Amino acid sequence: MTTERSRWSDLDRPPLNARALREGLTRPDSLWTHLDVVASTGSTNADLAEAARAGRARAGAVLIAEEQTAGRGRLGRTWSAPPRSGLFFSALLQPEADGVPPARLTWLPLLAGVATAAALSRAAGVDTPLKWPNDLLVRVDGAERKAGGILAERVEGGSGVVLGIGLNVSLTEAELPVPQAGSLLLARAVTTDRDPLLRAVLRSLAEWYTRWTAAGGDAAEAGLLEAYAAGSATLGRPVRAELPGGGELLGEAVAVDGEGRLVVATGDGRREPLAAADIVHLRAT
Ligand SMILES: O=C(O)CCCC[C@@H]1SC[C@@H]2NC(=O)N[C@@H]21
Repeated sequence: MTTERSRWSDLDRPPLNARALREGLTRPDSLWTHLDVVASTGSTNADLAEAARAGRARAGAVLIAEEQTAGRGRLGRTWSAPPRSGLFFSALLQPEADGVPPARLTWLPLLAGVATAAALSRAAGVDTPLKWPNDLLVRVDGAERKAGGILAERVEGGSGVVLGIGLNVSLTEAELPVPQAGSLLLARAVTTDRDPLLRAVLRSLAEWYTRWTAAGGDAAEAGLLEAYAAGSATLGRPVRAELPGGGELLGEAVAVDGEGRLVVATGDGRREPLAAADIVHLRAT
């Protein structure tokens, strides 16, 4: 009998080159201070948060896994993908220590989306429109599918934020966790070589993070608001939001505010800001 795992292993994907990544990315003047690649773990977000709490990781640490067995997604969901088929990593950041007020921290996952999309456009030649708040989409045969997700979690005890990014790189149609998922391969990326892709994403993330913190977390001043709007798959579209207390809201997504909330204009003239806990579905235009 062919198990899922043996079917996955048959693809024989190459490992990341941890040494070259470390040499290329971690320098004294770089945001990234430390980089580790592990073969397999439960969740890089969980591991890095634990290391931060225990004082074993400091700001700028990056943890990458070739495989996650208990990858975490937003709203208690899971993130799963075959070993070496994508980029699964977490970075420890301290935006508050870097001058960002707590109310603006909600921009961090949006920033990660903008940075990742810019890197993928350059390095993979693929457009990844951003579905608010944390999804990177790709177009496969004209349909929008999720190829990436972002999960920012505060570390208990004030040791910062763990920013986790999961990106489906070389998954084939048969390997997708759900039919609505996609991958860079399926979106006809010019490369699925994960080393240059990871380098590009981490460099772009460092650039955007530095710009944002230098502006005190002001997304408009950092140019982030404009970049987000330009890359958004949500703004200007009809949406249906599932509200945390039950019920739903129908309207058009018209803006993202200074706290990273999606502003929805309803048919009766209200403008409702939605927090990241609300689930938003894009509706057909
Ligand atoms: O789409 C989502 O809901 C967010 C998915 C985030 C997945 C990444 S993979 C690396 C990091 N470690 C985790 O356990 N989750 C994030």
